[in-house]
Amino acid sequence: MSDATPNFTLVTSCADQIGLVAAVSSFIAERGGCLVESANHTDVHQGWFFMRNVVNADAMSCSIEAFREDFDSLAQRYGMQWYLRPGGEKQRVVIMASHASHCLADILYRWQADELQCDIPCVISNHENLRSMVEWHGIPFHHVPVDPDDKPAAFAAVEDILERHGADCVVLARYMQIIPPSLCETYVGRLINIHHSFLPSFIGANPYQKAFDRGVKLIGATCHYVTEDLDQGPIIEQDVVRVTHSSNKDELVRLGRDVESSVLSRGLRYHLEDRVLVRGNKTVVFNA
Ligand SMILES: Nc1nc2c(c(=O)[nH]1)N[C@@H](CN(C=O)c1ccc(C(=O)N[C@@H](CCC(=O)O)C(=O)O)cc1)CN2
Repeated sequence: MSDATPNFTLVTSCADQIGLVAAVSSFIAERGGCLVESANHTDVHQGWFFMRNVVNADAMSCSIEAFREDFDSLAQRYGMQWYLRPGGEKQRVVIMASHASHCLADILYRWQADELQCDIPCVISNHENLRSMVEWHGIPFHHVPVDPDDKPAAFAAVEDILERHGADCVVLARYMQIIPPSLCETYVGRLINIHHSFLPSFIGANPYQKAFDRGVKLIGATCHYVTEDLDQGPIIEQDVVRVTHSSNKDELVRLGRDVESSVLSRGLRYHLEDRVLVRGNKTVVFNA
């Protein structure tokens, strides 16, 4: 392997059984791979095993292609679901937003600072107000208005843009439209939303009004994969911030912006770094 070969990530999961860690780690060692990161978890209730390895391939005796081919045999022997992501491979992330700018701005800032290792081929919005911020970053901006009386037309246009830009992942950065089932299906496990509440509290629209009316002492945000069932998808990341009786609804909205932005950007980074493994409606997140 060439010295410049960046690390690769190997993610595996399967029904739990004795010897899985030994089997995967010795497979890597026998080919000269060096474990840079290694994490595993067994969900004893579901009897399911999860493992994530970051491997330095500099001293490997075989090519990545040969490694893949051989690992597939091992994976079949253990009934493993797996994928290998070569280092330096940047996912193409399309961001969708509506009127609010804070989550989009935070992602663009962290992307420009190389904190988010991805390409952003374009941004899609159903409003025009974010165009200048997006184009200042040198990113194409697509305005796709949503006519309440003809939503299928809007989402057909969205689907076409996503396809033409080869989107690997789609992020809803406070995109305030319900995504149709077909799009949820096409991008299952790679369509990420930030919901502005600490789910499962206050699902749906206007969570801050609901929180204010309830008199909560904490508000929060939840980054989750999008499914057809509104705000019910597997949770990737969450956080909260304290509020008091003196905070009116607008104060909750203001306090919420920072936690929404940080939770979405952290959740996206975990996804891009292949730290999130999904099983049913739950996730295992091997944090940095
Ligand atoms: N299929 C899914 N779509 C979306 C999800 C999801 O989990 N599954 N998450 C939302 C989340 N969301 C805010 O976080 C949200 C919830 C409800 C609505 C909504 O009722 N929108 C109206 C239109 C409102 C408007 O025009 O301003 C609607 O779509 O009829 C929006 C966002 C994002 N989508």
